[in-house]
Amino acid sequence: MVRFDRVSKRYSSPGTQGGGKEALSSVNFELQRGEFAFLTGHSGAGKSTLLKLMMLMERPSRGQVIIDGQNLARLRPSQVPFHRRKVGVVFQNHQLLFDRSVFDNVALPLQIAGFTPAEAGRRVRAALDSVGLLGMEKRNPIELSGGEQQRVGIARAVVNKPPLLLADEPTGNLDPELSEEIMKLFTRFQQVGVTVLIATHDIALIERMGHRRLILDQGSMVQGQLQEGVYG
Ligand SMILES: Nc1ncnc2c1ncn2[C@@H]1O[C@H](COP(=O)(O)OP(=O)(O)OP(=O)(O)O)[C@@H](O)[C@H]1O
Repeated sequence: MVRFDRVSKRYSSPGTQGGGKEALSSVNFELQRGEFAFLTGHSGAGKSTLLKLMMLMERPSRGQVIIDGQNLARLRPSQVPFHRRKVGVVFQNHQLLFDRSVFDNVALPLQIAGFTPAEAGRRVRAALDSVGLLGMEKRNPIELSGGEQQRVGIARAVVNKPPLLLADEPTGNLDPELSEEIMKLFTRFQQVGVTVLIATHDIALIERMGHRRLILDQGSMVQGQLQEGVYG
């Protein structure tokens, strides 16, 4: 489902010829369809950069990112929105709009994709149901607890039924009990075939969950890396 083939990323910073140091250095890994993996590493190791390359929020300096058989470097601009619909994204601060209802927050990606109101309504209710928030459509996210807000963020990420779900520190602001609940939700999506990749610092949680672990250290993948030459 996901393949990184010798991917490096160097951000261009003003004043430094050729840019600063590499945020990612020759990263090679694969995630099979339906796999669940954690991505860890120290602050600044390159976790967010790796996720951003999959969402096309950044482009690699070298190497190739292939998602669902598609080399992202070869996507035409008109195909980019279609790619983004395949990748659900959950952020730590969930980025909800507090001047809109729960329904409107979850419906946002569907409006962008041009669904009819009836189909959008059906999908929003299904997404809210999948995170245990059916019946909360009319509430404002500000009235909800931190855990519930994060569930709204997850409902929004899955409303397009993406085959790939990425999360960047999704439990960063939650206590251990709520974190575990959120992780169980991710597991349920995996059980229906979604590929899940979660960047987190929460080592205790990772150890309890026991999924595959990819580890970045200063931009290099020190666990989970496929060896050079595997791709021929
Ligand atoms: N837009 C940017 N411009 C320049 N440098 C950047 C940019 N984004 C990230 N970096 C640098 O790239 C490196 C990797 O950053 P990244 O945010 O991917 O790490 P991270 O592992 O997600 O860290 P954290 O756990 O703190 O979120 C860091 O050295 C960071 O300073």
